[in-house]
Amino acid sequence: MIAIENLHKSYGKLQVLRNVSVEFSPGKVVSIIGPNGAGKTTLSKCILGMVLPDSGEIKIDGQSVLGKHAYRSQIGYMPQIGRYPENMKIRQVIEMIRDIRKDAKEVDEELIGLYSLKEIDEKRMGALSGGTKQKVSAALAFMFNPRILILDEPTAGLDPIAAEILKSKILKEKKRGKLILITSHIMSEIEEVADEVLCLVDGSIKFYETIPDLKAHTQEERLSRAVAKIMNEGYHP
Ligand SMILES: Nc1ncnc2c1ncn2[C@@H]1O[C@H](COP(=O)(O)OP(=O)(O)OP(=O)(O)O)[C@@H](O)[C@H]1O
Repeated sequence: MIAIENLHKSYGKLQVLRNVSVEFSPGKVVSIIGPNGAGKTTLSKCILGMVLPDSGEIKIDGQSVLGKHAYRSQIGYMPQIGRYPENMKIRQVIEMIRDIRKDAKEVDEELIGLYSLKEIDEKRMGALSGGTKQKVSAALAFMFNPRILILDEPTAGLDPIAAEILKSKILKEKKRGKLILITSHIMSEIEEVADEVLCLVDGSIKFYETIPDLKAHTQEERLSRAVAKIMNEGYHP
């Protein structure tokens, strides 16, 4: 579904992505992990067209997406920190996005309901807690039934119940054949929702494996220990 070939990106002298090549298939949850600054968000933003790579190729269903825009309607994005006009009410933000996406055949309001956002939709975005803002971001990401979801540390800041709701939604959409890419540092959570783990270190792929394979190769039962073993011992699966 997504094929990334020999992707390079630098910010000035800082090389952030080094020759990244990877393919993602539909119906999978892929967790992108790696130390702070490893290039996870940059890779996500390249797929989204928010960052232009210096060289390499990104294809969706065999078609290059570099420099194009229309493909973006197939991707739902939940940023690490959602930035919204402070004075807009929740209701107005949702209406605005619906208006932009008038073409969408299906509108999925499940998260709006589960997060009770209608009940507070007269509140201004600037007055919301960080977690409530995250709920709005999550609801918007899933709203137009996108084939691909890119979620950047989606549960950071959500309370445990809200996080469970989001995890269930991720698994439900996966079953419907969506490809879901999640950046996260929380290994227990990755273990709950992800099928595969892509690990970036210094902008290069350290490994890309299914969770059962990672555990088998490292002979560890817990993902956190398996990942720690690979990182600490320079082990190459
Ligand atoms: N617009 C930018 N201009 C300059 N440097 C940038 C820019 N965006 C990111 N960087 C740098 O690129 C590197 C990779 O950043 P990125 O946000 O992709 O990392 P990450 O793996 O998502 O990190 P984290 O786990 O902290 O979210 C970092 O050193 C960061 O400071």
